[in-house]
Amino acid sequence: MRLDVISIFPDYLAPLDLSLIGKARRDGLVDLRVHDLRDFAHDRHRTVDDTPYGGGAGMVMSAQPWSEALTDVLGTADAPGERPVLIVPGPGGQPFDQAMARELSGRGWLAFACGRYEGIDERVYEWAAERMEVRVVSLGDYVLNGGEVAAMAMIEAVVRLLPGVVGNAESLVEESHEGGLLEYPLYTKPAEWDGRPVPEVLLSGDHARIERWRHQQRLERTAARRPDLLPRSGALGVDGLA
Ligand SMILES: Nc1nc2cc(Br)ccc2s1
Repeated sequence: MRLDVISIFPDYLAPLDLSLIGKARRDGLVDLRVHDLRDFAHDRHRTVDDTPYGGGAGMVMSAQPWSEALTDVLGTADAPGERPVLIVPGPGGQPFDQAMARELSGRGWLAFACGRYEGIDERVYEWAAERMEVRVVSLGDYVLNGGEVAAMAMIEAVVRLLPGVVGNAESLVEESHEGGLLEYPLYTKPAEWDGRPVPEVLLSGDHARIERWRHQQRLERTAARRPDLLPRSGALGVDGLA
C-alpha cells in the first residue's frame, strides 16, 4: 500500500516511523511519503493561507498550494491513470470506523490532506473530486487543531490490517468492533491478584464453554458501553441478553 500525507507539519508524522507501522515500511509492506505543503507555496514566506471571504475568525488554507501538491502526488503514480483515495480529516466528515478501516485496507493508494487553521478552500475539494475519489472523514464529534493526528490514527487503523503487519493475524479477529461487538475482558498470570481471582471458566480448559462465556461478555460489555452497536435483529447469540 502506498500512503501519501500532505501537511504543513511533516515532522508531526514522525511517529509513523516507530513500532509496527515503521516495521511495515521497512518490510516494504507500506510506501509512506510525507509532503510539506509549503514546498508548493511560491512566495517568500511560503504562505499557505489567507483571510476568509465573507469575514469570520481565523484563516483559510489557499487552493493553489493544495492543487500543486496534489498534482505532484498524482504525477508520481506507480501506474498510468492510477489514482489514490484522497482522505481529508475533518470534524464535519463521515465517521471513521473499523468497517471503513477494513475497506480502506483493501485499497492500493491512500492520500491524506491534513488541513490546519479553519480549514481548506472549498474549491480544493471540487478540484480534487474531478481527479480522484475524495472523502472527508471524522474521528469523532470534537475539533482538533489540524488533520495530522486524525490521519495518523486512520493510518494506524488501516495499516495494521494489512497482511503481514500484525504478527498474529488471529488477534485481529477478536478485537473490539470486529464482528460488531466490543472485546471480552482479558486476564493473565497470576491466577489471583489483589484478592481478585481469574474467572473460573477461563481455567477450566473447556474451550466451548470459554467461547460461550467470552461471547456473552462481549454482548454484556457492548450493551453497557455501546448499546448502539448491539445487533438490531435481536439475534444476540446463545445466551442473549433478554
Ligand atoms: N476532528 C478534527 N478536527 C480537525 C480540525 C482541523 Br483544522 C482539521 C482536521 C480535523 S479532524
